[in-house]
Amino acid sequence: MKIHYDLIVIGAGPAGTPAAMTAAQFGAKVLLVDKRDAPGGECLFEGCIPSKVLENAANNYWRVISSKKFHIQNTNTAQIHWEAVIQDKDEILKKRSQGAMQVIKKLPTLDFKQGTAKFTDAHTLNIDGEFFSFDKALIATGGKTTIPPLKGNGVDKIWTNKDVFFEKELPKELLFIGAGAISCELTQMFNKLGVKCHILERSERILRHLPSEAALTVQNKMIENGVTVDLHVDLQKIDYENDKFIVTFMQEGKERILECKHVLMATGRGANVDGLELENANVEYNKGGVVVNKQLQSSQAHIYACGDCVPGPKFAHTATYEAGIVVHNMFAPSSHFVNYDKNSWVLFSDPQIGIAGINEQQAHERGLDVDIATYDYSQDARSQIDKSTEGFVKFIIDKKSKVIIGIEIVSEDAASLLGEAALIVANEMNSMDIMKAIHPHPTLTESFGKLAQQIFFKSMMQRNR
Ligand SMILES: Cc1cc2nc3c(=O)[nH]c(=O)nc-3n(C[C@H](O)[C@H](O)[C@H](O)COP(=O)(O)OP(=O)(O)OC[C@H]3O[C@@H](n4cnc5c(N)ncnc54)[C@H](O)[C@@H]3O)c2cc1C
Ligand SMILES: NC(=O)c1ccc[n+]([C@@H]2O[C@H](COP(=O)([O-])OP(=O)(O)OC[C@H]3O[C@@H](n4cnc5c(N)ncnc54)[C@H](O)[C@@H]3O)[C@@H](O)[C@H]2O)c1
Repeated sequence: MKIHYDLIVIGAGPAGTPAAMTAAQFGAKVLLVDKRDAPGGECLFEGCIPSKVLENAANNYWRVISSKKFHIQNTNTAQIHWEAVIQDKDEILKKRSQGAMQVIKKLPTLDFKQGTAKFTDAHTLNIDGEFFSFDKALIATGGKTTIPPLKGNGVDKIWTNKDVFFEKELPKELLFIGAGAISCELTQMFNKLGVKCHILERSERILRHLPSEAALTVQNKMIENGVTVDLHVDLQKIDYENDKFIVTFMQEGKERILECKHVLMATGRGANVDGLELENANVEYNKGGVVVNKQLQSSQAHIYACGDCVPGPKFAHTATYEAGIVVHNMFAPSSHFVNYDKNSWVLFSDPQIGIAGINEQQAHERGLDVDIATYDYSQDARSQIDKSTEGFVKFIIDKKSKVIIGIEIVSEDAASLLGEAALIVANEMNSMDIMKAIHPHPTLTESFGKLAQQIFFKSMMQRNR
């Protein structure tokens, strides 16, 4: 016998969980199913949250040991109790997951079930041998690490984000393969804790998806702080012998070999649709994940997909934004379409990088006619007080309409500053709109007002010429 639901959501991450909750609040009878026994997804258990808990601990440790610049003495005796930090992380994960479960339990039409779902036809799912029918379904099964095809007996033993947050002991040395978002955040974190870090990246610089000025600021800081960065690397094989990895790669036509106790692979993430048996439901998919239209409907109009299992930006908040669109399109009369041009995100590197809207690189790639205006934090009062003067705020301005279509921030505190940037971009503001706000002194947010003034006065002078 099949149990019937209005909606079945597969995957309880930042995409699936809010979608299921909102649909239940609309009055729909919903089943939320996940392989894990608790909601949260990869973001909570192996991604955003564990990485930021550990990074926060490392940053606090680093602040203490590098506080000599504020004339604080005897800072070199500080120690970090890593096992306790890992315990803190586990408690936060548990608390957040239990909190989400409590919300689920309070919603009378929402059920949670642990199990692995696969389609048997376009209206039926098999969850660990039990059958469930649905009017609508949402595939929110997230992403997975892409491991390049490599030779060697060590490939199966390398760490990914599924391993690194569970190690109770700090490694002494760590070799990162790939210098994208995951590696750059983790390298700087481990480096601050005294772990000897080495990065192997195949491109000409780290963070190749990010604008070069921002990426190179982080790359220079990394190198300055003792991380070894090898670029233009063509990885050949990874062997494991005598408790050590032996990594062979080509660089500038020469073969090089490195030995390291631990290796972490972060060479990009793909969509996870493994084992869903989408063929049985006639749902189209390819390397990028489930094929969806701008309303996030799959090739079967009643089956939607969102989050990391579809092409597009791979962030927790973007997954939740997409979930809102899906539920709206399922239960409200009008249609909503995804648009990533106002997306924002923060890389928790040192300094942090925050991007709202379209960055300079994307603007040029799209052939947009834009003006660029930059405020340098070296001249900023708050930055000088904090002795943290590297970085900048950059506005990407549509030449014709004067609307700020993108903002890049490189700063020790880009995460906090990005909220204002996201609002400016989302509301299609121009410099006059920003000047209406009286920014408090001395704070980093003054940079928005000062940059807006700079743009405004420049345009006045050009007009008066
Ligand atoms: C190390 C790391 C750090 C990150 N840091 C950030 C950050 O700081 N900020 C940010 O915005 N993003 C960050 N991300 C990205 C973020 O984690 C993802 O974008 C986000 O988790 C995507 O959400 P999702 O709901 O699509 O998928 P997921 O969170 O992956 O959830 C998918 C769920 O589906 C379940 N599932 C899969 N298949 C099945 C099945 N057949 N049956 C039942 N259940 C199934 C899985 O168990 C999982 O719980 C980070 C990622 C990593 C790896
Ligand atoms: N703060 C955040 O929001 C945050 C943090 C971490 C991850 N994420 C999300 O997770 C996604 C995945 O992160 P990621 O770091 O795995 O991927 P990524 O796409 O950001 O970077 C992968 C890097 O690996 C390199 N690479 C690929 N194959 C290689 C090879 N064979 N040898 C050497 N280098 C190789 C690529 O050139 C690239 O620089 C990000 O795109 C982002 O969406 C977000």
